[in-house]
Amino acid sequence: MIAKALTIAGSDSGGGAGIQADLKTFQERHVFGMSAITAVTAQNTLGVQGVYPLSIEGIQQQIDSIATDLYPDAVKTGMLFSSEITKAVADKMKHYGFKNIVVDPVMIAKGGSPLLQEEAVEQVKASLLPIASVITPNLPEAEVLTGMKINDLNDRKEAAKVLHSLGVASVVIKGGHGEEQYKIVDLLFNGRDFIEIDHQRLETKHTHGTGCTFAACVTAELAKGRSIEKAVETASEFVHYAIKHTLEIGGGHGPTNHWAFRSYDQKVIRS
Ligand SMILES: Nc1ncnc2c1ncn2[C@@H]1O[C@H](COP(=O)(O)OP(=O)(O)O)[C@@H](O)[C@H]1O
Ligand SMILES: Cc1ncc(COP(=O)(O)O)c(N)n1
Repeated sequence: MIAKALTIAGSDSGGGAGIQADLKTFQERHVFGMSAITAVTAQNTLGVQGVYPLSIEGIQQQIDSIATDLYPDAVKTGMLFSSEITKAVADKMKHYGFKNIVVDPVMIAKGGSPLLQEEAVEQVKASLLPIASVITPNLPEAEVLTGMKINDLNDRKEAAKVLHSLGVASVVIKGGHGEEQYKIVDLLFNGRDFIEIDHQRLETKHTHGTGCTFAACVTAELAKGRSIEKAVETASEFVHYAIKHTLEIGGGHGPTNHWAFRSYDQKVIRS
């Protein structure tokens, strides 16, 4: 059985984030990847030079085309840009009964450009979280979604519980933006237990697309039937190696290396 994953997200012309990062990650995890593009961004490692949202009809039609022929085993949402797009995507996912929905609540690109209009945040909470299997906010995104200030691990646990109360089955609070000097903690709350996944903090600015890659790997693992715990553990490892073996391209925040996990004969999860 070929596992199939769908990403509903923005296009990053620079290839490091968005549907480009997602499709590369799906492929690396032996999952057939498909994409419904929500917006086109003119973007590179220096920042976002332009954002061009697609029409609602165009987004809906892409999802129709996929759902009626290549029904996905898991779906990831990334950049959704506006409240209208968020609502249209959520309605289509409900209509088709998509399962294993991973919501990466993309708000701001690494260079600081907004990828989600402020008034869309409430729409994400109202229409996406109740149908999501997992949400994967970074620390700033978790603060915006919960209205909390997150300073320490206890705050992260509280924020995870608040997000869970909004209807999402599992919550991953990613730790890249944390203050810890030497390690990074990705925190998973599965509705019952907290699982902390620690990694060494790597000294690098080349972290463009890390969040997209993380959520895409979770999506690919869920598409193959892995548990949420196993999927998050694999994703955390996958991104760690993708950053560790950086490609050193571009003049700004460089992209991650999506083939690192496969190429460096990892001692960890391999399938
Ligand atoms: N400097 C770093 N060293 C090691 N891992 C990192 C680093 N920055 C981010 N990560 C990892 O990349 C993933 C994305 O984390 P984060 O940066 O918090 O999200 P986002 O990319 O959405 O802002 C997480 O698994 C996190 O542990
Ligand atoms: C089209 C698109 N989607 C998402 C991101 C977030 O990227 P990052 O993972 O670096 O925050 C991006 N920069 N561009």
